[in-house]
Amino acid sequence: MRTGVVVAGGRSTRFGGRDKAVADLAGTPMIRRVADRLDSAVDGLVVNCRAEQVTSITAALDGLDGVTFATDERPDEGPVAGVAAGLAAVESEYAAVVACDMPLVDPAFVTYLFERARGRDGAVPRPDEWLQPAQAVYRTEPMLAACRGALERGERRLRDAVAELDCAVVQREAIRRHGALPSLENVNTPAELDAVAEQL
Ligand SMILES: Nc1nc2c(ncn2[C@@H]2O[C@H](COP(=O)(O)OP(=O)(O)OP(=O)(O)O)[C@@H](O)[C@H]2O)c(=O)[nH]1
Ligand SMILES: [Mg+2]
Repeated sequence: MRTGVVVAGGRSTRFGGRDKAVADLAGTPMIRRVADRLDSAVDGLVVNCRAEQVTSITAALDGLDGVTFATDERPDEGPVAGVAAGLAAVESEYAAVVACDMPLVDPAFVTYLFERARGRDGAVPRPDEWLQPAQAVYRTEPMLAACRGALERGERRLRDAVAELDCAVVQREAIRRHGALPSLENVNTPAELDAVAEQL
């Protein structure tokens, strides 16, 4: 069994403060595009967000079956806390974590990440000099423990949590071979949302 975790608990400050998760992208809320694409690669979805986002995100995901919410115990603890909350609600051995602001996420690439993760703690793309841990597959238990450890140490970046794990690193060449560089694009600003709309 495979689970998808969509992380959406951020404040969208670079987007101007309105929740980018439910921002309209060519007629469809961005998180709906992410959920629909990811859903085709997994057996069930967990959405992590703040409690006050549940109503608007539920509306955005209307009609999509098998969605569970895992809300932040405390808001604004960063993406590591969001991933931890999401993974705590996952029942499968492996889960794909995808940020809500990656509307071009490619389900075939997610499936490839599940394959690369087999027997390891995960598979994380590295499109440039940095890992992209916000679109990756993790073994649920070790990543959850790594997130909790990072939080205890006051580390707020996902790559701090990932550093503890034995993950396959999917290099740029392999990402390109799968035609998946657009999959990793993330939307931080309204201009980036417009740029993504051009690629749909
Ligand atoms: N649960 C939770 N998720 C977060 C938090 N901060 C960021 N995220 C999520 O992590 C992913 C990447 O974060 P960013 O691109 O920085 O998004 P953001 O924090 O909403 O946007 P900015 O405020 O502009 O940094 C997104 O899916 C966010 O929803 C947080 O404090 N809690
Ligand atoms: Mg942020």
